[in-house]
Amino acid sequence: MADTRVHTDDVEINEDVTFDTLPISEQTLESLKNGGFTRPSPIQLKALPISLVGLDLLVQAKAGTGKTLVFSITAIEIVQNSENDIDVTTKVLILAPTREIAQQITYVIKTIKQSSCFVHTFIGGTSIKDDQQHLKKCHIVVGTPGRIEELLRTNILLPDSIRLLVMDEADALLSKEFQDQINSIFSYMPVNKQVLLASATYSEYIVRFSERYMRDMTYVRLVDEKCPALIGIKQYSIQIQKHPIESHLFEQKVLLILRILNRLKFRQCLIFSNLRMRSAAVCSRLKVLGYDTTYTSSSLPQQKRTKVMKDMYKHKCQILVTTDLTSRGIDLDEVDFVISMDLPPESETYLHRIGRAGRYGAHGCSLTIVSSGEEYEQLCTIKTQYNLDICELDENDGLEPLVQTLESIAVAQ
Ligand SMILES: Nc1ncnc2c1ncn2[C@@H]1O[C@H](COP(=O)(O)OP(=O)(O)OP(=O)(O)O)[C@@H](O)[C@H]1O
Repeated sequence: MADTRVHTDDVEINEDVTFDTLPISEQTLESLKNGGFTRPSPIQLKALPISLVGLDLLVQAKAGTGKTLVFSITAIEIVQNSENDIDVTTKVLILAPTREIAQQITYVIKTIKQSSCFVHTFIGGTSIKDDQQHLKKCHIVVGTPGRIEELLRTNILLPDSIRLLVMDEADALLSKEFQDQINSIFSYMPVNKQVLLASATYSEYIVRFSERYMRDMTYVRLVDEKCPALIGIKQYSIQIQKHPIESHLFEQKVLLILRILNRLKFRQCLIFSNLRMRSAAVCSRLKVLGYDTTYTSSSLPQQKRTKVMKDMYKHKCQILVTTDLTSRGIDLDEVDFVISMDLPPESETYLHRIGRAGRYGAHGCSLTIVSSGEEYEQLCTIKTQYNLDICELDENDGLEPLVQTLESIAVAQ
């Protein structure tokens, strides 16, 4: 279906090119067209000619600008070019830091793959026996580090035929949290393989560190130092009075959110909190007041996590209260408002959080609620670090700009 929405310059290209001008097979071009993809985004135009010839690549571009298609098209083309193989063996391994992102990548690949190409998600909280069955016929394996490492260690996933290893949200996968699992996974990989890293953010340390894993890495980094946040997102913050009792401060933030939601019109909204208990509590409060709200976190059973995301993708639910589990990678095209109830522990997560609104160059709005003192200063540091334009609002009588921004977004879409 053709996308008639207006997109910002973050995803517009000046060149008069379509995917046809790239070295992509006829079948994949047809599938892209059927999926509504005709013109490549800037990162796709720059990265695909390099990834499709098999070079190791580090891809960096703002959130929601189409990095997933870069490695998905590359993966499908690799499978396509080896179609003469009699056995269906795994050709591509794609790693993601969360189960939700892994499931989403599989969904994207399914929308543009041929029927002869097999892809499946391998994540914790699901049956290993089922994995064993799926791996008998799976060209593209998408999974989270824990489960993939286990499948390699137990010889259920055979790595010898893997030709491409993708790390989506690579800076998260290369962080300390996953280091042991990633090192182990690399130790199983064949020497001759292509490696592709994708993320909106990389610290210079991670870039240097990643060179360990790659041969003569090529960099495609579309980063605008002057404006690393999406052009289409209008950012706001509200400072409230600090209070020595944490629960009191939390209650003040909740009351403010209730007041704000009552005044605003939005299509879908994500509310982030660093703590699961707080996300769950906010969800309950909103539900009681009649808001169409759901909640997810890594402590929920997998089936429930999958259902929550499905409800959001299908627009069955308007508000998702969540932790940073969904601050990266998640592509909910109706989200036009993101609220942060606190600042994330890592400053780059701020960019990922606000990037959930305004997918593929759409317009959106973010609001960060901070307490005076340390938390406010932390926001100032992030603002300076990324050269961000965050407009400060007064909690009592300053909500009008926020109301107007969301109204103008609704009119424009
Ligand atoms: N060439 C294109 N034409 C139209 N829409 C596109 C194109 N490429 C990607 N999209 C759409 O843009 C949205 C965002 O894409 P994607 O999730 O790949 O972004 P990303 O760069 O990986 O974001 P993040 O950094 O948040 O993970 C998706 O809904 C996708 O369908």
